[in-house]
Amino acid sequence: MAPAALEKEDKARDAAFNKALHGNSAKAKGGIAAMFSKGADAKKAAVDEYFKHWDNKPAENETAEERAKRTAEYATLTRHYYNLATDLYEYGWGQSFHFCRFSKGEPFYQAIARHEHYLAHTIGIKEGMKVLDVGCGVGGPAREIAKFTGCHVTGLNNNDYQIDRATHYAEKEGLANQLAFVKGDFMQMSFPENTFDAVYAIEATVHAPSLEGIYSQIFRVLKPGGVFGVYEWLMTDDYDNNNLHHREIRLGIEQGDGISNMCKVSEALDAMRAAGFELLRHEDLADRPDPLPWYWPLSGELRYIQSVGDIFTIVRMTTWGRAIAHNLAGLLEKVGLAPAGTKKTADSLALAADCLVAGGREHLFTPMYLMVGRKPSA
Ligand SMILES: CC(C)=CCC[C@@H](C)[C@H]1CC[C@H]2C3=C(CC[C@]12C)[C@@]1(C)CC[C@H](O)C[C@@H]1CC3
Repeated sequence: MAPAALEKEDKARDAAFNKALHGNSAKAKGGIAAMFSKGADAKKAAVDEYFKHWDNKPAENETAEERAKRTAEYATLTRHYYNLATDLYEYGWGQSFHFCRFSKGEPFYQAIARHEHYLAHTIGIKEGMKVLDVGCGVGGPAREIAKFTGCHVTGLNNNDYQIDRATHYAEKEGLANQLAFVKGDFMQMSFPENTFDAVYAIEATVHAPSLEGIYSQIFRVLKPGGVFGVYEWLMTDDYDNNNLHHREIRLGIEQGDGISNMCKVSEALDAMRAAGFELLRHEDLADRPDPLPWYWPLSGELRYIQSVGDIFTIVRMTTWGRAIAHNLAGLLEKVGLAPAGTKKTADSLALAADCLVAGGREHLFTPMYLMVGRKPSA
């Protein structure tokens, strides 16, 4: 399988940076263990590179030029974001980097897996199919979907560390024959056209500089008659960019989640059609009348905890669980046990968490706008 088109020098540069920053931590047991074994200089470079896009750029002064500049640099912005955030994600959330719907009595990780099964079922993934996962993170969803359906999944990602971790987990779980993880920029995929039977993307294409651009790439590599399904991060049509409060929420989500420019629902639907897809279905799953909202783990509402086993998982995500962990990280950073920038990154994630909750509560943002499109047969 040909990896996506990245220049040779870019690949070598990224690999060298990955080695300098992460060393062998891709094989560490968990996010915490991995967090403490980073190269200090490379970590500082990643922090500087990422936060230069956001520091001292408040929402009230935001300009279209600034958004355009961030968008033009989406590839390095996203790569450095995940260099900084991956270990924290694993520590706080697990290996499937997405939200989900929750039902009564359903444990956290079961709900996460159900969200993945739902997408696989909706787009008709079957045993033996060749499937592409666009922006596969550390491979949590790909492993689950491979086990659930018996298909083969190729995971595409532009972050070397996440690829190393995804490969490590696949081997550990004995799934290496059903999974392949390849490095590449999803805006310039070099898979031949008509390669995959189905394509899915779970909360990943929001990192693209243009939804039409990324959906067009997906359209090209999908076989005629093949189906693409996506859970998209979008601002709802209630979002008003001239409203400062709305803008602060959007900017907080973008900064804390490595996103250069988030779109509205109407723009995403136009992008699917412009890419050539026959739109089979679209729905904001956050609007379903579920008993628990999708953002509850970050909101600190412990009354929503559904199983004893979840207490330990959820406590880390609450406002005070985050405050304890992030202040401890700050302390360890001061005494030189944690690399510089650990607290700054954690605090930026905490800002994202607050803005995600506010965006969900105020119906300004959704992380689960489901769109299903078919590539016409001829
Ligand atoms: C960035 C995109 C497109 C998807 C990732 C969605 C979620 C998995 C993350 C969004 C905000 C993240 C936070 C955490 C885990 C992963 C997210 C929920 C933490 C709970 C990790 C532990 C930290 O101490 C606090 C974080 C808050 C935000």
